[in-house]
Amino acid sequence: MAARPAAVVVERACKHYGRPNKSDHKPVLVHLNMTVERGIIYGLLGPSGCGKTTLLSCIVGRRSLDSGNIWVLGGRPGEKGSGVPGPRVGYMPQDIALVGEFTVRDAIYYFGRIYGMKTDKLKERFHFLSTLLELPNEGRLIKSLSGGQQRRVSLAAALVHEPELLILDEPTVGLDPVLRERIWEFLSELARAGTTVIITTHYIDETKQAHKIGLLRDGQLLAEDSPEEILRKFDCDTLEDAFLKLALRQHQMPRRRPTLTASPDVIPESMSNDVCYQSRDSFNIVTSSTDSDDNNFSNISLRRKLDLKATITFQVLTIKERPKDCSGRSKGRGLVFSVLFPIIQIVAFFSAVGHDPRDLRLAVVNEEAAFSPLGLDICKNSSLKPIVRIEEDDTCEQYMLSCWFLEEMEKKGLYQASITNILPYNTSEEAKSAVSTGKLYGALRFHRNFSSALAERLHDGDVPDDVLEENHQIRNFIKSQLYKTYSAFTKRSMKACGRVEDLAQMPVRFEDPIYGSMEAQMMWFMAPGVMITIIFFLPAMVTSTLMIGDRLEGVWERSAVAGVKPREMLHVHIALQAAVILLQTAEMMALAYGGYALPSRGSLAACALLLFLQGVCGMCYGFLLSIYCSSYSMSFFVVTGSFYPMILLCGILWPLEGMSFGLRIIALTLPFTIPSNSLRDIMEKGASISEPSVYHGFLVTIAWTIVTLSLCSLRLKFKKT
Ligand SMILES: Nc1ncnc2c1ncn2[C@@H]1O[C@H](COP(=O)(O)OP(=O)(O)OP(=O)(O)O)[C@@H](O)[C@H]1O
Repeated sequence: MAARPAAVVVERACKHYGRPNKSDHKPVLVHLNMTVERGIIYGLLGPSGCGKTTLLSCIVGRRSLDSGNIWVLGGRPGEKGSGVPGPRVGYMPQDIALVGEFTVRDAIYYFGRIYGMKTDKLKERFHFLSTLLELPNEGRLIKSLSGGQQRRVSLAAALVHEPELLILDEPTVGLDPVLRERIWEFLSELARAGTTVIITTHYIDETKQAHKIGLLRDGQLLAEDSPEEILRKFDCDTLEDAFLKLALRQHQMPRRRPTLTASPDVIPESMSNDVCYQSRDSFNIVTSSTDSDDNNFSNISLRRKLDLKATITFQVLTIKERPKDCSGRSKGRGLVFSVLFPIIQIVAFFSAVGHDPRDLRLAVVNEEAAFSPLGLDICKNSSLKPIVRIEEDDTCEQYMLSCWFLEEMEKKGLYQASITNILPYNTSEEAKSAVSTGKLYGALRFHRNFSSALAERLHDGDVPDDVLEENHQIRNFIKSQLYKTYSAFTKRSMKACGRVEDLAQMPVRFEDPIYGSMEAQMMWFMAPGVMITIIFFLPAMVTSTLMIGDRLEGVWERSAVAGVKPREMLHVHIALQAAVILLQTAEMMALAYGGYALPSRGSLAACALLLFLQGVCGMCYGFLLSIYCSSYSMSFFVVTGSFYPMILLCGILWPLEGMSFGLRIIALTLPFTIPSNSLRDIMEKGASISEPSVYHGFLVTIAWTIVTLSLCSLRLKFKKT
């Protein structure tokens, strides 16, 4: 082969996966040397797991070597101005790495647009590649195609912009022989026109058409030459036999040094096969032959501007369509989810929380009435007068006060709304047994001497004793209702007796509250915290799942090789998610303040701003999870695992004052504990943003946003790809 300038040079490349000194630490590339001349097809062969994909991802700049050097088109991948990753390379990864919700046309246009191609040119290339690769109908969704069809679309996406260097990781898997042949012919044509092609394949035979092949095994290049030369040197009829011979030789002589020729020479003893020596700066690779040409390539517009349209289309689609269901169908359910979930959650909260219990059933054991001449019916007697005042000696005769007590219950609405059934029982044992079997919520017992005892104690007795039931909230509720009833009842009986009404009342008076209302409901107390947790966790969940999905499907990776910077993707994602959060904030505000008349004495704009910022903070938390979690399940566990402690500690279920000092400090550092209080202060006290209790909430939200974003940047910066 006539000497040609090199398109790719790999020198003593070493790469390990896993952490040093740990059991998962293993070498994948070991002192690997490789030279790919320009305008040739280079077939990279090797068994599964030998390191082909790793080598290719280092060549396209998505992974870095532990030691050694790589030059691609005269520059180092990833270096500014090298064009790699970027438009100079066309990369077809082993995974399909296309957005399943894109049509065939969208998928190819997406990459064309990233490369900054004009629509006319894109159209022309699309039709050309459709015919060449027998692409399915342009309107079909990627996710509905067969594996082989998806592979062809993926190949078309790598070819669309006519790159200088094509890197194809198993492009012909699953394709029929005729099509495979046609693809090889096309690649040969490209090579004749000056394109360099590196291709991996499991079909060793088809690499006969390559100009040069590299046989890779256990991270070492065993041989690198033209197919004919390899057959001749190893005296074999097929490449498979040659490969077998080489593999055996490597097995017998483990300390052989990978070579640039088909005749391996012996590696020095000092260079162990599994310990890569550092050589990062020790090479002055012969790039002179490539340099002259590189100047031409550097003139190619490497100043590619982010094609916002392509990236926005991609992001809109993923936000709109994901998550998919098991069958892969989605029909915009991602957006429906984002829009409907806040509504469902707010409606669920306001409909379910804070209302008085209803339909409670109570047993009444009225021994006082039972022993009267009329029995239990005495309370229904309209002529019954429980208190008769005797003017002469200014005393009162009291009789059947239990009937009045029950009447007061009715008046208070307790009987009507909350306690729909007061069931008479003859004995307290029967009543207790009904309560303990769960038929009733409680039992009221009036002693036989209820009226006289009450009179003796100046209407200050244990009026309803033996209130039994199981549920703490309901017990408290019934208790408070009975206290209210008792208060009304004593007032009535004191009045009937000509006494001062308040005489039997508790000597403590609750004035109107300084802020809020006397009837402040549990719902109003909880609402700020609930709204904040909804707006925080929704974007956290959506962002983490979308990001992890894109990453696992390889679309980001492929877009990155095409030159889209993760930062650019992030910016577009942030902008679109922010729009969704804005919509969710508006929905929640309209429902809570409009629909459910949640009171707010302060500025609604401040409430909305705090909610919006919390949503943004939740989105950043989602980023953090997507970066640190390697799978959906892990991010799901972290989201739900952090959700409950945050909810429990943030003071919406139980006041912080009830927690120990240490726990309270922890609670205060959480992202929505202080902001929940701020929102409540705006609502209840009408506090303005200039007051510490309010702006502290804003500061905590902003601080959390900055911290999570910084952690994301740090991880992205130092993550070894
Ligand atoms: N991210 C990773 N972390 C740890 N090990 C990895 C990682 N990626 C690949 N490996 C391991 O490195 C080795 C080489 O993997 P690589 O994907 O490069 O092989 P390959 O030759 O492309 O295989 P195939 O032909 O099956 O695609 C394999 O043993 C693989 O399990």
